[in-house]
Amino acid sequence: MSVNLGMPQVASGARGTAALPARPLEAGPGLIDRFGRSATDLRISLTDKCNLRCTYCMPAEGLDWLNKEQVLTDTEIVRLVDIAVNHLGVRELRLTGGEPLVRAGLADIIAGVRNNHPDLPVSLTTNGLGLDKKARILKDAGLTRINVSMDSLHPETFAQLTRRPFLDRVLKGIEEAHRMGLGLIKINAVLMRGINDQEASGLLEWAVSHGYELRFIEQMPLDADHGWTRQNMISAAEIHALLEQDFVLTADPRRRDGAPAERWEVRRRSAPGIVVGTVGIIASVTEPFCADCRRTRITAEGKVRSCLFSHDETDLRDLLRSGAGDEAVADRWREAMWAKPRAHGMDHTGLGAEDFVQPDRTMSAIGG
Ligand SMILES: Nc1nc2c(ncn2[C@@H]2O[C@H](COP(=O)(O)OP(=O)(O)OP(=O)(O)O)[C@@H](O)[C@H]2O)c(=O)[nH]1
Ligand SMILES: C[S@@+](CC[C@H](N)C(=O)[O-])C[C@H]1O[C@@H](n2cnc3c(N)ncnc32)[C@H](O)[C@@H]1O
Ligand code: SF4
Ligand code: SF4
Repeated sequence: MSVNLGMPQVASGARGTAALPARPLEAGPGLIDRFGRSATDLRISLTDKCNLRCTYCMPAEGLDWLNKEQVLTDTEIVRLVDIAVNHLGVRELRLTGGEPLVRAGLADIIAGVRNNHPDLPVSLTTNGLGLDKKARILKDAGLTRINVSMDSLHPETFAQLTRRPFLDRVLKGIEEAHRMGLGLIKINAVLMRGINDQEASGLLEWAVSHGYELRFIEQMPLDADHGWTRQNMISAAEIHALLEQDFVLTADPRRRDGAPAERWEVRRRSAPGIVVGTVGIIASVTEPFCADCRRTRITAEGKVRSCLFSHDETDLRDLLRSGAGDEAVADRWREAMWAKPRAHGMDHTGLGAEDFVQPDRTMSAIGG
């Protein structure tokens, strides 16, 4: 591409989108932004509702849920995926939330997408509640793989973190998804100081012995209670040190390809000759990966968010409902992504920097 998609020649405030130049035609049909990144990975939130109340994500009392009319219908979601794949170069779909398993039409959405796009990787990020009953139907509908969030193997700690006593149900869900062959199952865990940080090794031992890929996530400032501090967050370096007590980690030679997780091969200290699995560390705070970001997000009510930390959103739902054609919807989506901030919703990285402003929405309402 000949257009200069390097630094924008405009004043750019801390939020990074002031006085944007128009998107040049030479940018082509894809979801290109001002910094030359191309979003090929679509994440759609199916609902803002959830049956857990993880302390780093939701307030104890829940949120003011969207009403049914505000949320995209199954048909609208399937159409948006079509537009993304056919017009905008999207190559992967992630369904998330809130908790996507609470959406009644989940299997129909997956089947609708699969019918139109037989080869599109379609994955789900879920808390696993109810997965024991739904794994088969989701697999049959065409789901490719699944990530399950689970921060502790101790029932009391799990209940403290999620404010619900449902660990056994989550474990059942993971087992069933595994039995159904829902791809390589990845387990997401956020470590919280003084709560589950001493479980790092135990979680990894459990994951490698079951054949799951565990990823530790640095906590980000996206909680409803605004309780995040940089000092209190467990960093990737700390996670490494905790794991190195029992395991030897060596860099995974596979290409990262824009993935948030940096992967490591795992060997037990007691048998250092044998690779027993892989662990990922998602260091959004201390080792940001924004320069290679390939994501575009749609919220449950149909707004494009170009960055997890964006302060601007672009509505597609009303355009869809006004009878607009696919190309008009695609055009609005392209414009929204052209304005994508460089990093962390700003013109520089820095979760916890003085000029960082936490988005109004929580992680659950954005679609994590
Ligand atoms: N900074 C940042 N973090 C993200 C973004 N997307 C996801 N994350 C973090 O990465 C975690 C894991 O996301 P998942 O939905 O499990 O999937 P993934 O790691 O992106 O993708 P796969 O490895 O392909 O399954 C989330 O819980 C977030 O904490 C993003 O766009 N920006
Ligand atoms: C918002 S949830 C939505 C999907 C599903 N409910 C789940 O928990 O997997 C997606 C992911 O975001 C992560 N998450 C939520 N709040 C976070 C935060 N403040 N920092 C880092 N990750 C967070 C969760 O651990 C989960 O893996
Ligand atoms: S992280 Fe997922 S499961 Fe936990 S409260 Fe947020 S949306 Fe619900
Ligand atoms: S913070 Fe924004 S730019 Fe950085 S990786 Fe996440 S979505 Fe992409």
